[in-house]
Amino acid sequence: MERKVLIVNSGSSTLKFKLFLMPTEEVIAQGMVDRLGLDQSTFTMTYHGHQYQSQQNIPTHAAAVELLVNQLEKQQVINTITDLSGVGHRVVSGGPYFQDSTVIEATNLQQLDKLNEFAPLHNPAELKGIEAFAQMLPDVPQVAVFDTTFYQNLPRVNQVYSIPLEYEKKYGARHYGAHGTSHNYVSHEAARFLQQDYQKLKIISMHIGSGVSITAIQDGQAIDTSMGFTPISGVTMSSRAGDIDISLVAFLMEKLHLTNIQDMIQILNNESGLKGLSGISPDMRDLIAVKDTNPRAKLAIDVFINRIVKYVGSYLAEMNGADVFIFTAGVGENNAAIRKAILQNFAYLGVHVDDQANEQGSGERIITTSDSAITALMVPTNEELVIAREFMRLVP
Ligand SMILES: Nc1ncnc2c1ncn2[C@@H]1O[C@H](COP(=O)(O)OP(=O)(O)O)[C@@H](O)[C@H]1O
Ligand SMILES: CC(=O)OP(=O)(O)O
Ligand SMILES: [Mg+2]
Repeated sequence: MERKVLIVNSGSSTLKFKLFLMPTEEVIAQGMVDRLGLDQSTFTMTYHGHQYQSQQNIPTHAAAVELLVNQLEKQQVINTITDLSGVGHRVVSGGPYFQDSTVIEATNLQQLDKLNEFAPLHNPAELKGIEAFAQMLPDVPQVAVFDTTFYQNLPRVNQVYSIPLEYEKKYGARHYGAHGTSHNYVSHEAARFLQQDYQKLKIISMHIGSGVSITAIQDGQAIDTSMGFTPISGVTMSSRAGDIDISLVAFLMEKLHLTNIQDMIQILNNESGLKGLSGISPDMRDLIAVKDTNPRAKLAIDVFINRIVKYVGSYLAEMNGADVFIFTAGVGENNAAIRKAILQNFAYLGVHVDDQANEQGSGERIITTSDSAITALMVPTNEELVIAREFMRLVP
């Protein structure tokens, strides 16, 4: 029986969606709300060869979900919301409670509700989306697919922080990672594209969007990743600080007269990264537009690239080399100059960019020369497809 399954992927600056006809995996409609929470948010949807676009302020993920449902009905992609046979949700953190994707029921909704601290920019919005659909479609199955699932089997040394070990068992204080659904998809896709055995490849996957994370994959397993207990850690992101000296937290709280630690975390999550460094915008496109005349925009981009290079370097050390580099997500898929700036740092290892393929090619492709010591690819991510497949596995 054919089923219409809607997949909702809430990112920190976007809400992406795909409406699939399953099991054929035909995409009936797809689109996104871009610049969510910024001025001039856009809603774009392509369906049956048409494109619909509108521009308005879309301040929250809840407003984005409402707009999505309204437009699916209004543009007659579906007759009514009850045409849907299921909804699949991306949820960033499963924390200590969810090791694998799950059908959402009242009991696990309660557990999901306890995970906001594990991904403060994502889980609360994703939960709102789940609740909105549960209200609209109380009898339709909903599934949650967690970014953290891909990291369940990190080597023990990379699961723990160097803090009293008992905090892990007592409080779930450990390394969870994020973007796992994306890294899982693009790494398998790269192995398929290269006709290589996934189990035998050493892969460094760079998901460079609003959130940015680097993942090392060896023997068919994620072995390390730059996001940590929450998606705040690792490299510089749109509005997240990435790794910092934690003594700065106490120091700055005193200087800023903050008494509530959540206010400091808010600064590190929402006011830092590209936004904080540039003083202009968290959106990479806005910075690229002014980088030649604005030194702060240039500094922000230079730091952004530098932190990615450092993580890639550490994973090269950890795996004793790599066979494949992957670029994906908003910046990784769309910006050849940033890909090149990253890759040039590995020229000493024999990595050579193929400028023509990098700059002019389209879609999934190799962007290094045939004699490059490491093969770099651009692979468009497709978290929604993974989630749709997980829906079918859990609700056959
Ligand atoms: N052509 C482009 N050049 C540079 N950056 C881009 C381009 N297109 C999109 N981006 C950036 O990608 C980021 C959004 O990434 P994306 O993966 O779509 O979002 P999210 O992290 O919300 O899932 C934004 O910072 C945006 O500026
Ligand atoms: C975890 C994360 O940062 O996700 P996104 O890049 O989609 O905001
Ligand atoms: Mg994303």
